[in-house]
Amino acid sequence: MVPKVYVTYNQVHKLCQEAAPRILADFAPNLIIAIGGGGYVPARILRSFLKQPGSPNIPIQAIGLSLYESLGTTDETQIEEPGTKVTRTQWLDLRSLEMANLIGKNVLIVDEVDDTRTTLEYAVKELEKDVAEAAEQAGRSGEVVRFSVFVLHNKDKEKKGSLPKSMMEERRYLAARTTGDVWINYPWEATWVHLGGGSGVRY
Ligand SMILES: O=P(O)(O)OC[C@H]1O[C@H](OP(=O)(O)OP(=O)(O)O)[C@H](O)[C@@H]1O
Ligand SMILES: Nc1nc2[nH]cnc2c(=O)[nH]1
Repeated sequence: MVPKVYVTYNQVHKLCQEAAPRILADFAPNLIIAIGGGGYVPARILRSFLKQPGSPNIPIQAIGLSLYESLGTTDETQIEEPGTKVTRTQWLDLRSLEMANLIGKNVLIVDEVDDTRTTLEYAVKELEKDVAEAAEQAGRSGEVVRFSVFVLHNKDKEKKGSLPKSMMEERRYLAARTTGDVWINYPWEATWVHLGGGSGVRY
């Protein structure tokens, strides 16, 4: 049985805060791509910590990828099982004008957890392929997009997927925490929270 651990919103906030200076200094992202659904909240929190006075917020785009499925137990904190293939539920149009502006720039991919690495491998490979095509179409095939990755948690286990050697060598991969092979319950997955209670004005 895989041990379960619980992470709070406050812990997620602190992990983003802690990682932000390194992300700014080493990755200097021009765009954040959040892998949904788990990457949405960390990406949004991180954006506030990456905001520099006098500069606009770093835009966030989203891609939807799904690998894990619920086992359908009645347990309130279900452990999910990996499927065999990554399903694209949302993708980016890299031929669009704004995306063409990214050629030669830095893109930070954000997800909450790197487990078997299947999802991240898929995201990086497919994005690199699309970007190379877009650059070629724009007559700028010599230029690349520098991808980096941020996750809240990386599980220290044998990985099924892999990331580009250059990304690892150039340290363009950052995990706020490395864990054992545990099942992490994120606060946005909780369905047993008690709403209401307390006193006074509620928003
Ligand atoms: O390293 P891996 O083994 O690929 O697992 C990590 C992925 O699994 C989860 O996504 P999931 O497929 O559950 O989709 P969700 O984020 O929409 O829940 C998580 O959000 C990561 O994207
Ligand atoms: N919530 C959650 N999703 C995952 N997807 C792959 N591993 C995990 C995990 O530990 N927790």
